[in-house]
This record gives sequence, structure tokens and C-alpha cells, in this order.
Amino acid sequence: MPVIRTISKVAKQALLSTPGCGCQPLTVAVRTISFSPRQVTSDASFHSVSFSETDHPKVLITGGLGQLGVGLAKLLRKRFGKNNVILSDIRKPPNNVFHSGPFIYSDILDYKNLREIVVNNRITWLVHYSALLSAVGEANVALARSVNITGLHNILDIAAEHGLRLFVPSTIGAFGPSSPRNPTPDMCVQRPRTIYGVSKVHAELMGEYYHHRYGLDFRCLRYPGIISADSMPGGGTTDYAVQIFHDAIKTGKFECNLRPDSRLPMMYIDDCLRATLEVMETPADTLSMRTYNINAMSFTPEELAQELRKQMPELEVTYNIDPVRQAIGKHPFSTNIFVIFLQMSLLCCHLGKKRCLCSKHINKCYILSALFVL
Ligand SMILES: NC(=O)C1=CN([C@@H]2O[C@H](COP(=O)(O)OP(=O)(O)OC[C@H]3O[C@@H](n4cnc5c(N)ncnc54)[C@H](O)[C@@H]3O)[C@@H](O)[C@H]2O)C=CC1
Ligand SMILES: CC(=O)[C@H](N)C(=O)O
Repeated sequence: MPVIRTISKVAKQALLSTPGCGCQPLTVAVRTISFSPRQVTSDASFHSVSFSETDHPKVLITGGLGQLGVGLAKLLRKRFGKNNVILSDIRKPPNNVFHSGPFIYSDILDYKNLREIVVNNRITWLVHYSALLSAVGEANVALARSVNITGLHNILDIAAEHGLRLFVPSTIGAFGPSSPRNPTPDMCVQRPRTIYGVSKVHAELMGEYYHHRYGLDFRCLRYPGIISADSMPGGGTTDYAVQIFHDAIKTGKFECNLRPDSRLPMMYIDDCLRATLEVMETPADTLSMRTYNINAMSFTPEELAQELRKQMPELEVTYNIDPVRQAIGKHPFSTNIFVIFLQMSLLCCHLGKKRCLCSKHINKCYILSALFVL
């Protein structure tokens, strides 16, 4: 569902439903590293204590050197100021990223280090991007379990302990073969069959639990596969939809690791990041839920190749199916078929003019598509 429609639906639902989380005053168990556990009191407005609407938030992004983090930092820095947004990761940042604003080393498995960063930098918003994605997760289940589940526990505890507003993205991979489709509702059966999907359902449920139990201001969007031009994806099933553009331009050839008819939901990065900022800025009492789907378009490798051939008729696409990725890509939810063709043809006619994916253009597609579907 397009972001604008999602957000207005959120607002509408909020007007009709009981506001807030129904939190009871509770205590948050605080994890300590070197001394005995203590308790701090919390209440229903716990999350709003450290962030006044007139102040800029102080943001920490974990796993910030992946496909999405640098773009999000750029957007948030434009809005809140360069020094109010800290990127962090366990990798060494490239020069341009290092010189574009604050960067700090942070391993989310190191609870004490994470807490130090939050305290020393007076962090108020935490965007938790560190994760192992679907394909790399299946290749290393133990590491995926550790980063995606143990790491998340650290993040939740730190966020609850310090009254942070916490964003954790989920994914279309949090659905499974038994989830309903066309459209997949926000609330439905979720029985994914990858460690990535299972860890993201766990994140959704743990975040919501901490919200109800401790008043943690947890927010979550289920992202589709994200398409970006200047950052590369980190090992997911939807990576082909980025790689194809690079290979097409560099070599005129592309070898796809999914079947030509594998339909997957996708979104352009600017729209995804804008949705993230919008959901983070939305006042807590207007959110009727804590986890929402967001959606833009769905297409198959074959449809994407056909559209690209309108701009590059010589493009050669071959298929060498990766059974792991193919099994993962079999079951996610998809968008209405009418929306796909309209969006893809508008997108590619824009690509033909500028050779880039433009969010303003896709927004027009949303509106046209919505009219079309209605
Ligand atoms: N890119 C996409 O298509 C989608 C992404 N998402 C979610 O959005 C978030 C960001 O995604 P991407 O940027 O694409 O991921 P990515 O795989 O490109 O980047 C993840 C980052 O996490 C870092 N990381 C790994 N272990 C870590 C640790 N122990 N401590 C700190 N950092 C660690 C990695 O170094 C990497 O830079 C993830 O949570 C992902 O699940 C959800 C759906 C779609
Ligand atoms: C959709 C995602 O979560 C990610 N891009 C993946 O394919 O694993």
C-alpha cells in the first residue's frame, strides 16, 4: 500500500480507536554488565520523556553501512542537522561516508558498548538496521540467529532502559506460504520458513511486547525489496532487482538467480526512507498499531527485463536458479496485478529519460495506480 494511503489510514484508524498502548505503570528490568541488576520505573509516557517535540532527536543508526543506512542518515541529517545523526557499523566506512557526518564503531552484540554510545551521545531515537538478510542468513543460521535475535534483545533493552524511540524494520520475508495474499493484511498468519523471516517475526512481537509491557515507543514497517542506485544490497532474495541495472549498464548481460516468473514486492529507496521518517515522526498517540506493511509495486524478473529492453534492446538475461533464493522468494505477498504494469511502464519510461529511479515519479504512479484500482 502506498505510504500516503498507509499513513492516512493510520490517522483514520487512530481517530476511531482508543489511543495509546494501554500501558500500565511498570518497571523495566535494566541489564547491567558489572554490577547487580536494578529497576527503573516507567509509565505510559515513558518514551516521550527524553524527546520533546520542539527538540531535534539525536539519532543512532545501527548497521548503517548497508544498503539503506547511508541514505537514511543523509535524509535525517538534512532534517535534524548533520551532528544529530550518528551512523554506526562494525565495518570500516568509505571515505565519503566517514567525512559526511558522525560515524562510530558499534557491534550490536556488545551491550556495554552500545549503552555507552547511547549515554555519551544522549541518543533519543534508535534506528536498528543491523541484520543478516534472507540469503546470507540461510548460509549462516547461527550468525543470523545471533545478530538478528540476540542483537535485537540488546537493542530492546537499551531502548527501554533509556526511553528511546525505536525503529526496527521488518520485511515481506516475515510472511510465509500460509499468509494470505493480494493484498496481505497488516495482521495475518505469519509462518516464515527462513531464519531471517523467523527473526523478523520475533522482532515484531518482542517490540510490541516491550511496548505494551514497558511503554517502549517501538515502531516497525515491513519493507519490500528495496531498489537503490548508489548502494548495493547486502545478501537478500530481492537483490537481483538492483544488480540487473548495474550489469545491464556495465556489460549488457545479466544472470538472474530467480525464476523468470518469481513475483516479488519492491520499493524505491527514497520512498522507503521517507516512509521511515514519516512513521518515526508520527505522534505516538496516533498510531493504532506498531507494525505496518508498506508497499509500492510487484514484478517478476521477466517483466523487469522486458521493461529494461525497451531502453536497452540488446540486454541479454539468462537464468541460473539459486535453489535457496528461489525457495525464499516463492511465498511473499504481492500487489494488485493492475498496479504492477502501470507502475513498471511509468518507471521504465522515466528510466529511459534519466537512467535513474525517481521517487517523485513513483509517487505519481501511486496516484495513477490508486485511481486505476478504484
Ligand atoms: N534492503 C532491503 O531490501 C530490505 C531491508 N530490510 C531491513 O532493513 C535493514 C537494513 O537493510 P540493509 O541496509 O539492506 O542491510 P545490509 O545487509 O545491507 O546491511 C546490514 C548491516 O548490518 C551490519 N551488521 C552485521 N552484523 C552486525 C553487528 N553485529 N553489529 C552491527 N552491525 C552489524 C553489516 O555490517 C551491514 O552493514 C535490515 O534490518 C533489513 O532486514 C527489510 C526489508 C527489505
Ligand atoms: C526483502 C528483504 O527483506 C531483503 N531484501 C531480502 O531479500 O532478504
